[in-house]
Amino acid sequence: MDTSAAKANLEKLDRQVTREEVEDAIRTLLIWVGEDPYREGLLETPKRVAKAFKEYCAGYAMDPRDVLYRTFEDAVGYEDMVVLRHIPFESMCEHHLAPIVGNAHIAYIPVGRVVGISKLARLVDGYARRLQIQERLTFEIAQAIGEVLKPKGVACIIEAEHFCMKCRGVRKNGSRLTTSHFVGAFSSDHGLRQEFYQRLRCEALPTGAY
Ligand SMILES: Nc1nc2c(ncn2[C@@H]2O[C@H](COP(=O)(O)OP(=O)(O)OP(=O)(O)O)[C@@H](O)[C@H]2O)c(=O)[nH]1
Ligand SMILES: [Zn+2]
Repeated sequence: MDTSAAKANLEKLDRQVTREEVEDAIRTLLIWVGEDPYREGLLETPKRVAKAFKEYCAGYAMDPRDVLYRTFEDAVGYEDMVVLRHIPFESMCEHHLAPIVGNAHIAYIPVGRVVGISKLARLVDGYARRLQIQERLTFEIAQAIGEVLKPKGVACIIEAEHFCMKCRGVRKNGSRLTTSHFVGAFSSDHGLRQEFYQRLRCEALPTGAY
């Protein structure tokens, strides 16, 4: 794309898009797939879809990291791993606008303060409710915890099903993508990663608990 075209696109992005324009675009899409947007069952559809997309993409209206600033220092002395498993999320693939549905697993090793566990789940939602690829989602979650809480280490693993692979294209129903990102001690210490994996499988008690 040449510079003037790129600039024109940026200017378009800059102005406020109206709800009416979005609904018109959805009517165009309905015609494109062979539908009549003015038949009774579809009359309200553009409005519903516009509202639904605001919900799918609610993460753009916030800085997901904000939830991590409310911390507790009562846990001073707790220096072990904190693991929150199976945080379900729904996101949307930036290539096809198709759902990505899965679970995130997070661990961190606090230094001096801990965060309420619901905030970890809110953090996941804040980044998931944007157009994503799974690798970036995984990276953003782990980096945010690292930046705000400044713990000894952070680990984030995501397993998810991509509807762009399940319902279209290659149509591989049941395939799941696993991604991971490690920060601090988790990236340098193989033993810590092993312990995290063990806790995810629930096969063993935490190291030192015997
Ligand atoms: N790495 C990665 N790839 C993704 C993710 N979500 C979707 N994709 C892939 O993005 C690729 C886009 O490929 P393209 O060839 O540009 O698009 P396409 O013609 O629709 O590809 P097909 O899905 O193979 O039909 C596909 O291979 C998708 O499977 C993701 O989160 N991470
Ligand atoms: Zn996709």
